[in-house]
Amino acid sequence: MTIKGGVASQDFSAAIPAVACESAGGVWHKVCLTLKRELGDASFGSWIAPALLREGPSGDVVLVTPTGIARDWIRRSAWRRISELWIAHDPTARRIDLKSRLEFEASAGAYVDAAKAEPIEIVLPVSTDAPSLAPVPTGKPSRTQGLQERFTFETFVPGPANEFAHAVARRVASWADGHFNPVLFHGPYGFGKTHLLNALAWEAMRQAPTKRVVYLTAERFLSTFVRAVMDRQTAAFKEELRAADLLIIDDVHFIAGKQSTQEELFHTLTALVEEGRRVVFSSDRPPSAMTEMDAHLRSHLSAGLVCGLEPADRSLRMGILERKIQTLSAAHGSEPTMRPDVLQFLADRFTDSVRELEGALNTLSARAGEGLSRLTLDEVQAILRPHLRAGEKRITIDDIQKATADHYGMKQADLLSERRNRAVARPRQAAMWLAKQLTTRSLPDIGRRFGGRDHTTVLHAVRRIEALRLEDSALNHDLEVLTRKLRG
Ligand SMILES: Nc1ncnc2c1ncn2[C@@H]1O[C@H](COP(=O)(O)OP(=O)(O)OP(=O)(O)O)[C@@H](O)[C@H]1O
Repeated sequence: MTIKGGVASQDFSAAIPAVACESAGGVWHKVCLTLKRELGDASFGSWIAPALLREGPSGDVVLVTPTGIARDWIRRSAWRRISELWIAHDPTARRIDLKSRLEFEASAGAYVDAAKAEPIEIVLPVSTDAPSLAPVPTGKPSRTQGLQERFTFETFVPGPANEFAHAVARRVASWADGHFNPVLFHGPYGFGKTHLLNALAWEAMRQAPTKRVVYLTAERFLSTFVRAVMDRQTAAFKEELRAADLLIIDDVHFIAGKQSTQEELFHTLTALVEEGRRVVFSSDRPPSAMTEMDAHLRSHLSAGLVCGLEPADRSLRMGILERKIQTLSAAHGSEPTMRPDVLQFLADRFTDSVRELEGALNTLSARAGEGLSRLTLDEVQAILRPHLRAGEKRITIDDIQKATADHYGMKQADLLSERRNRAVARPRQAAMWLAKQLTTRSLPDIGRRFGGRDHTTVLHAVRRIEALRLEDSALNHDLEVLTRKLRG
């Protein structure tokens, strides 16, 4: 079981007082494990898994169901049990409420930009059932299929940095001739690849509701494949994928170096392309730079169209800010503007990724609510100061790995390796903890940069270090020294 999104990432929304994202996600994780066992896969998958957990400014939590029918089912059949389990697992005794999406949207003004917050996504634990990628037979997929409703072409702001990629994505989504197949979008973290792929999937389904569109992250491809091998269900796995009219795989670089998964993807890709079905990938670098990727697969990834997204330039950052302010103001009923000097400050200061820019805006919105448009530059800087201090030196995960390896007299590669002995594992956990504290990277991002580890591993490391440093003064000292060194 994994928890994705706002949980425990050190994004800016995590700075709102009394919002203990990590802990809310952790509690929900535990509740779901028990519920799934008690309700069974079918009921759990139909009613509980598609619901999202959202967090309010004072730490209250709402379980939001996609429909009123789902809300009523949960209220009737599972709510008492959910409440019991929540109380049993939540040490801070936060209040949990249940709402349908429409109800929630009507009252979401008080929330930490809840409509924009990264959802907490529960991916179910490995089950003994036949593996299923649950391709989209027709129409709209459910949340569990990994698509995010807010990532559409309507909410995607085009600019010089992504214009070509945007045009290509629209063309693929219109099922126009498949001359370039596969299409691979690449670009740095946090500049809209997942957004673009989601938008493409939604639009392709809207334009051709009877076609099968399958969207999945490379991580999910890998885990489903591994499960299929364990369960001797690889034929079913292949069949499901090869029945797709459009297969979309996000973050394909993730499987680099994973031999059997690469082979499987290679066969899937060639089979689909031969049959004239469309395949789309995203990755954090062009195929030529995927040095650990199998050469065959790499060459097939480049065989169609390789299309880069650049980091957003200033005008695009301004455009994105304006669009997001409009959405926020619609939720708050406030003026859809901010002062020009504030906009300029945000666009100039938060350049590392659009995710970071959004995080800063979400923090301001959560603090100011309908007063967002009236915030002065001084007020904005005061609200964002804690993050600015950490961000000023732009500490990267690479910096953290180098400093940690140096401090403990080891190689950076050791931190990324599979080695599990304590002499390596503890510094690795410390480095993950530092990455969480000193960067705005999400847990999956951190995991990816530590040798492609799962974000639950990072979460475990962060919790372990939090607990250990209370009793281990040498470790605590190491962390302080490293923090000072990295902050400069
Ligand atoms: N051009 C854009 N218009 C509107 N929103 C954008 C744009 N580019 C990025 N964003 C927003 O920035 C956030 C990060 O984007 P996204 O998750 O798509 O990045 P990514 O490139 O896939 O990063 P990663 O590789 O880390 O997953 C999202 O909330 C997305 O909506």
